[in-house]
Amino acid sequence: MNTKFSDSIRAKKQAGFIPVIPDIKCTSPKEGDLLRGRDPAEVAKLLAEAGAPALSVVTESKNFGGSLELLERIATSTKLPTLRKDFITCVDDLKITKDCGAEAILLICATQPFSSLMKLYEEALKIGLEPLVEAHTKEELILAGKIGAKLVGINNRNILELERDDGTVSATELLAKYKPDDAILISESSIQTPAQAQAAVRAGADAVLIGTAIWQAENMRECYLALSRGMGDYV
Ligand SMILES: O=P(O)(O)OC[C@@H](O)[C@@H](O)c1c[nH]c2ccccc12
Repeated sequence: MNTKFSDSIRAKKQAGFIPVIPDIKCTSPKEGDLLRGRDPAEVAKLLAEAGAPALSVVTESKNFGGSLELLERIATSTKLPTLRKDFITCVDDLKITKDCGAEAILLICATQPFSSLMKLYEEALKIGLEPLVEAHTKEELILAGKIGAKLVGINNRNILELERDDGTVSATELLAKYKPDDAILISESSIQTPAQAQAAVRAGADAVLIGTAIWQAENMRECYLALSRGMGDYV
């Protein structure tokens, strides 16, 4: 069995790096095609070799160009714990996710009522998936605490606008203090530079989740290394 998603993040942090979770995302609703002819599973491999502690794979197809096949291909071809990122609202999706080989699943506060979120959270744990609870407001972070979330994401952008808005890491800076006490905090979206990754960590994030900046970099490996060292001026 793979290492737990959260343990892998902790280990990377303890080793002195910023745990950067690459977002394997084929299309961005804001930026368009991110692959530019590349095989996303090959990119996942390259980033795993660059030291990624875990991978996130967007499986939503209509707006983000993902698929379950892609998740399965990545989860089974790397040894890294893999997070499924999608708009999950029903319990059946959890088992499908587990069967693809994922270790963790994104649950978004903004997309459903508390009762449904709570049910998904409990069912995910039952079948051995670590839930990452995503929030974008103070209220949602408080909700994440009520659920008992141990892995919490602050999305710097608004997922209900399909991330077409211009988020910045200042969302994490404003909201980090509301995260549940003992939760691992991941700052997600809109992080483009090592300085921004470092700002998220300074604000209280234990890890950052970055897609677009890595996909758009001239040299993905160098970009990844600079982000995880929190230094250099690689953009
Ligand atoms: O490409 P960015 O700005 O680095 O963002 C990555 C990730 O946070 C974003 O893709 C995301 C965050 N939450 C989501 C939920 C569904 C789909 C995608 C997402």
